Amino acid sequence: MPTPTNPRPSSASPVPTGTEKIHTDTDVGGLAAKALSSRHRRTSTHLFSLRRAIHGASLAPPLYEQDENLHLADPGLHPSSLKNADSDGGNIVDKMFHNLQTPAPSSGHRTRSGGNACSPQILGVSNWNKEGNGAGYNLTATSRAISKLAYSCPKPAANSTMGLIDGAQAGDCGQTEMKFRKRTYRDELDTVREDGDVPAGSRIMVYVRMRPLSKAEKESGARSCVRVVNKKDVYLTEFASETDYLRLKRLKGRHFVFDAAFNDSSNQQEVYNTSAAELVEGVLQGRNGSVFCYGATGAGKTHTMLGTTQNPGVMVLALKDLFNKLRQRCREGDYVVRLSYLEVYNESVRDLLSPGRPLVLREDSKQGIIAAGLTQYTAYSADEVMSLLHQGNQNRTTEPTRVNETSSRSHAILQVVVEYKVRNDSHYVCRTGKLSLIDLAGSERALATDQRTIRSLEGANINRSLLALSSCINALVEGKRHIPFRNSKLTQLLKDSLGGACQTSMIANISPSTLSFGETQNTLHWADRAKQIRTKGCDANEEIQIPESEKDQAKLLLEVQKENQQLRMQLARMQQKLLSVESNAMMTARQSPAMTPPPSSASGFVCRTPLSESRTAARHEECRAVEEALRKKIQIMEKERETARREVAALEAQLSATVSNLKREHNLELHRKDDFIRTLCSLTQQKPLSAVVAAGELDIGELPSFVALGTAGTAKPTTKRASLAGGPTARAAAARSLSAAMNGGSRRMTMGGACVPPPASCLTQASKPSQTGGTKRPSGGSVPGTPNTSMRTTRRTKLQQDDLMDVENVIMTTQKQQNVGGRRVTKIPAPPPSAAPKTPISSSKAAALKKRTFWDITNANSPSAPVGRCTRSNTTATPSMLLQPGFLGGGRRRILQN
Ligand SMILES: Nc1ncnc2c1ncn2[C@@H]1O[C@H](COP(=O)(O)OP(=O)(O)OP(=O)(O)O)[C@@H](O)[C@H]1O
Repeated sequence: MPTPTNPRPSSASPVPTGTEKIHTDTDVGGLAAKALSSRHRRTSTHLFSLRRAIHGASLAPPLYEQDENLHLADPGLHPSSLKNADSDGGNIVDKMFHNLQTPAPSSGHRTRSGGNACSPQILGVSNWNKEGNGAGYNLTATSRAISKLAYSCPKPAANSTMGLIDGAQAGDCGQTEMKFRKRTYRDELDTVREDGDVPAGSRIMVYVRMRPLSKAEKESGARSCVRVVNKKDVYLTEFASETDYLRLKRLKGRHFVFDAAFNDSSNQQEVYNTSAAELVEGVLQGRNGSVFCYGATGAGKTHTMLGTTQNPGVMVLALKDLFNKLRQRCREGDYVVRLSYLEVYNESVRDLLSPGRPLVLREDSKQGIIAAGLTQYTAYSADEVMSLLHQGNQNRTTEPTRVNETSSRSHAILQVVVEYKVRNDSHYVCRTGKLSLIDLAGSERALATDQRTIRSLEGANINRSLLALSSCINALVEGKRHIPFRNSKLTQLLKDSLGGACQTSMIANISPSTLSFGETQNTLHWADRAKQIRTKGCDANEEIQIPESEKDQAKLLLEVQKENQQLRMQLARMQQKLLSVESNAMMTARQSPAMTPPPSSASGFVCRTPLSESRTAARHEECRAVEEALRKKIQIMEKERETARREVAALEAQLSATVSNLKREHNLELHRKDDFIRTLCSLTQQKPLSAVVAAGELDIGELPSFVALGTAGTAKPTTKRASLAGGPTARAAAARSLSAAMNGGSRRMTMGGACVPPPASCLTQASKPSQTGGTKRPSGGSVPGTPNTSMRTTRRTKLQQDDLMDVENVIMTTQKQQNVGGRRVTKIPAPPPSAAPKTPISSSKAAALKKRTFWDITNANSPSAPVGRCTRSNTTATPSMLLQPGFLGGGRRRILQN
């Protein structure tokens, strides 16, 4: 059987044991000594206050004394609990309780004048003192302090549940009011009244649920010390009996009034209907709601929130109710419920639906505090939600402790976000509401669980977070500007529920067992304090944005204006872009009227915004236009290429025709020249050239063309005149040509097949050149009869004579060559035997010929004859070919040298 935390006297004893012990001198001294040596300063402070209250209460201000006397009644400061505090420092529950009772410095000398100050312990002290069961200085001092307290107690504030007043107000009390005050105080000692002035909608609704005595408690002889009357009133007494109203009346001061109180026979549905059903309705109106359970370990929190399969708790009932209402009000598919479930274990946040790494809490301007990375599951039916809830509970940390077999070692928070669409008049409204269902871990004394184990560490963390919660509640009650929500993960997560725009219900779970008297009392005080917390007015979520100050409002306004301006600019840009795209598209459409519309999706329905659709269409049109233009360009280029190809082919054909014509003409010319040369050769074989010319058998007028043919490669003049008057080079060329021609020619020199009579001018060219050649072909544009005419005529005659001589020389050389033979001699048909003997050439003439020929050859600009050409000339050579520049090459030179 567990050792009772707070050893109480038997029910027969009217005097509380704790109080009795406190007033033993030895006990007080021992406590003080222990406290002074304690590590925990708060406990020391309490004890110091306690000692001062006992030893020198008169020195302290009355109101302060009154407050300190409250600690006398604090079971948390019971010697046994103080011992606990000394041993492990985990007596945070007491600190928390102290926290709730100690007024904040900012509020001045505010103190509690309510029921706690008139606890049975104190009453017991008074009675005990009156009865003379104890004596001594300390006791007298305490008694004096209490009576002083009774007389100085101010009138409670009208709207304060706990009767908080201002110290200054107390100081103003006159003697005339003393009696009234005393009476009032005594009234307050009787009952901690509920102030009905506080509007229920703007404050936290506080409910108390008492569980039945467990089997173990009954077996251990524990009895019920809590009475719930009228479903609102809670009496805390160690020896309460349902019928003992007289005692209940006597034990006033342990009376609390809440929004509702459930006795041990109340069922889950009843609790849900009273505490949470209204919140579920609020969520469906688009508001936020929170329900959380608070209480000592094993007090029945998890039973209330979760329950069992047969007896489901608030969470399950709320979710079922939520889905029922949604189904009644919305069509299928018009709502969605998102669910997240997390726990705060040892100050780390964990996802219960997807266990993994601890989550980090972040503050979002719109959503408030959120756990980053928390999984949100979407559920469409209550069954789905139930399975998720079950899954989450499987992951929740629960461990058996001495007090509770299935003790929750963490704070669990189930958040349900409901989004749904409802028809409002003529249009639909989308509403979003959030319901938070919180099962806190139980506050516990260190001895109640295991010491120095993981459980104690968990307990310390649980208590620390609950202490932070009580600090927040204190700050909220006192209307402080700064609420220390950041002190723990739990308070951060409960920020919305406690201080936000939220409807909140708190269910304080208590155990009726006398063994848990202290915890029950603490819980009741805590709950009583929490009744004063006012939340912000909870409107629908769309209208929730309430800036805290004017400065914030101005800032918000500026931000909104800035954002608005940016959006306008963005809109203008988009419109401009759209216009340009549309104009481009129109231009493209004009250019290519056969343009096909942009392709749509397979279903024929393209889910796009009008802007993006038109932009895409315009781009498509642009691409199409560019493609079309490119295609046209390519076609044009291909056509041009074809035309050019044809032109080239035509030109080629034309050129080849011209070349073939030229070749033909050239051949004809060659034949003609060959004939001429042969004729010349045959004539000169019979008689000298001069004689031939004189006889008119040879038309010397053919010579120029003949020479031109032979000297074409050196670009010599082609006319006869140019040939004759062209200077030594032209003449030498003519001579060479003639020589070559003579080598191959055997026919009579005729033109056109007929024998051409030699012109008289040719004969007279030597004797009278000025009369023939000068008149027939005037040279150089000179005018006859001028002073230079005779000189010119003389020179021309001289030139003609030279030409004639050249021809003769060539003929002779050719003949000689034929006689000598040589490797490269072109075979010319031998002259007939009747050929006339050659005219002998004088030695001077021969020397001149040789010299001139040599001079001619060495000064000729002719390129050297190609080797291949020499070879060819052996087979296909014609006389005219011999006249080709460089044809004779070194051979001719050799001949001449010989
Ligand atoms: N109203 C009730 N009716 C019947 N049994 C109850 C009731 N409340 C609690 N119990 C029982 O009391 C025991 C402890 O309850 P529970 O686990 O809910 O306590 P707790 O406050 O959640 O404890 P802890 O903080 O350690 O988790 C359980 O066995 C539970 O069945």
